[in-house]
Parts: sequence; structure tokens; C-alpha cells
Amino acid sequence: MSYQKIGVIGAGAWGTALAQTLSKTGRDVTIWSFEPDCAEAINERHVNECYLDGVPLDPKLRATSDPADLAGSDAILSVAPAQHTRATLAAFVPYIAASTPVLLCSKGIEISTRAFMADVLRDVMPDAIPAVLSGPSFAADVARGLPTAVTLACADETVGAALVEACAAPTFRPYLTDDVMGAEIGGAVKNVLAIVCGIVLGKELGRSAHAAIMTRGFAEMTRLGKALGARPETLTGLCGLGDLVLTCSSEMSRNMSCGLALGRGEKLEDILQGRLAVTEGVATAPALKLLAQQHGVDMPISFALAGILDGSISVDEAVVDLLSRDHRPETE
Ligand SMILES: NC(=O)C1=CN([C@@H]2O[C@H](COP(=O)(O)OP(=O)(O)OC[C@H]3O[C@@H](n4cnc5c(N)ncnc54)[C@H](O)[C@@H]3O)[C@@H](O)[C@H]2O)C=CC1
Ligand SMILES: O=C(CO)COP(=O)(O)O
Repeated sequence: MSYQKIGVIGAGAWGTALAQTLSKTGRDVTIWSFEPDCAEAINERHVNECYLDGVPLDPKLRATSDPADLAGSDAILSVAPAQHTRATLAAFVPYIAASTPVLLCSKGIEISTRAFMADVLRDVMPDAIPAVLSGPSFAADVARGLPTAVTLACADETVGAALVEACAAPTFRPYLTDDVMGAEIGGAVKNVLAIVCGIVLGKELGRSAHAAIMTRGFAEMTRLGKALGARPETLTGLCGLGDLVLTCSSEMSRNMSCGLALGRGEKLEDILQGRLAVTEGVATAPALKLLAQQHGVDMPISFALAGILDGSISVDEAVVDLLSRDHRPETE
């Protein structure tokens, strides 16, 4: 099994970086853009100034804003923002053959349903084969060919191995697992925790607090994973701990940058503009809170962020609340 003709849905920074990587290894790649002028720029000038400025794109990469142009794809990469994934995929239903693998590359939980991306795919395209690509990977790094390693999760081992072959490049190394749920949890939860880490640093609460949030936040991710059937080793891998470390420690992250601005006292609506418009953790935090509560999982740091974002609690109050919780063994 080999996937040569690849359709990429979403020409933001990440969709473009992935399309570029696959195109450069000789795959036949068509990328669909929500904005027609963005598709035009990729076709005519081999650039994506809207979302990945400064990176010359492979001239072989074709772009379109017509979903019909992805008909006949051997595999699809879904890279629309999490909250737009359902509506975006729906437009492709007439053109995607049954049993086509769909590699979900967005990181988040749908706010209206508390669904992860594989659940959204199952609703919209029940016959597609779900897979997840997640891990520490800034689009700007991947597009420039800097070394990157990620998790690729698929319950079907043969399809998963073929997707690894299709996506792998000399500087882009996917590791295969069958734990789709673990890969989804890692990517969604790390975005929420990165906002909190940004708040800690923006408010100058210190590097010790930052390390505590990352570590206790990882404990929250692990507890949720256990409740939802993810394997612990997935969460200690690239898509969990790996992406948590990257996103919580770099201003290249939009989630971290959003937190830094919140910590400095800026207003959320002013922050979520331009580059930070797609800060996935903002929508995922309330969805995560509801999902965790539904499963009886305690995630105090993530719940505190949901409260800060909806304005029901201030950062100062959240700090006092977190520090004054009952003492407990570290492993609980
Ligand atoms: N940028 C990165 O470094 C990485 C991003 N991701 C994930 O990839 C996903 C997409 O993020 P980026 O490409 O970075 O976003 P971006 O901020 O670069 O681009 C925004 C994207 O949203 C699309 N969009 C805007 N309104 C839309 C609508 N109503 N319907 C459909 N699409 C719409 C735009 O066309 C564009 O493709 C996110 O879930 C993100 O977490 C994952 C790994 C790395
Ligand atoms: O997922 C990412 C890196 O792995 C990108 O993170 P941000 O969305 O916070 O920029």
C-alpha cells in the first residue's frame, strides 16, 4: 500500500508546512485553501504570505479553493482549525472515497460537542479511516526543513505504516502508534497548559512555578488519558510530554504567547487577533473542563484556565485557589 496522491485540507501555517514537506519528497500534493487568494499566491508565486510568510514553496505544490479538486486522493490531511473541522470536512464528503485514510493534524476539542477530531471525522465521514499526526512541531521549523519528530497514530497498523511512509522526509520523522486517543489528548491538553505557562511567565511568577505547572499539568493529562483509555507511554512520548515541553517553553507558540499577554494584563479579545487568532487552547479549555467533569477527572490547572478565560476568576484568585488545595500524595 502506497499513498502518492495526497490532499491537504487547510492552507494555514501547518497545512502549508506539511504540504511542502510531502511535495518535496515527491508526493503529488494538492492543498485546499479556505481563502481563494491564498491558493492563487501558492500557485502563481509559490508563497503563502497569509499564513507562512518568508518560506519559498515547492513549485510542484498545487493549491485550490474547490473541494472537488481533492477527488481521487489516496490520503487526506485534515488541517483546518479544530472548531472549523466539522464544517470544513463536510464540504469534502462528495469527493472523498470510502475507506480513504484521513490524517487529523489539528489539535483541539470541539467546543459544541466535546468531541476530539477523530470523533468529528467519524460523524462526518463514517467510512474514512481516522489517523492522527501530533507532536512537537512548529510549522515554521518544519517548512524550513529543520529536524522534527512526531507521533502518527492509527488503529489500523497497515494504513498507519503507509501513512508514515507517505509523510516521512529526511528531516521529518513520524513514529507510529495505534493509540489514537492518546495522540489526541496530548495535542489538545498541551495547548491549554501552554496558555497557563504563559500566564505564569507574563505575570512574573517565576520559573519554579512554570516548572510546577508543566509537571502537575502533565499529571492532569495523564489522569484524563487513563480515564479515556489512552496508554501512558503515548503521553510520555512526542505527542504528550514532547509537545508540552515545546509549547510551554517557546514564544513561537501562539498558546504560550496568548498566556504571556494575559499574564501581562492584556484583554483576551485584543490578544486573539492576527497570528494569535487560532489559539486552540482558548476554545479547548472550556470543552476540556466539561469533558473531564463528565468523566470525573480532576484537572485543577485546566479548570482554573477555563475560569480565567470566561472571566469568572482572576489570575490572582486562581493562584490562591491552586496553592490552597488540600495536600495530597504526588502520585494521585
Ligand atoms: N502552526 C503550527 O505550528 C501548528 C499548528 N497545528 C494545528 O494545526 C491547526 C491549524 O493551525 P494553523 O495552520 O497553524 O492555523 P493558521 O493560524 O496558520 O491558519 C488559520 C487557518 O484557518 C483557516 N480558516 C479560517 N477561518 C476558517 C473557516 N471559517 N473555515 C475553515 N477554515 C478557516 C484559514 O484558512 C487558515 O488555513 C490547529 O489545530 C493547530 O493547533 C499543529 C501543529 C503545528
Ligand atoms: O502545536 C504546535 C507545536 O507543536 C503549535 O503550537 P501553537 O498552536 O501554540 O503555536
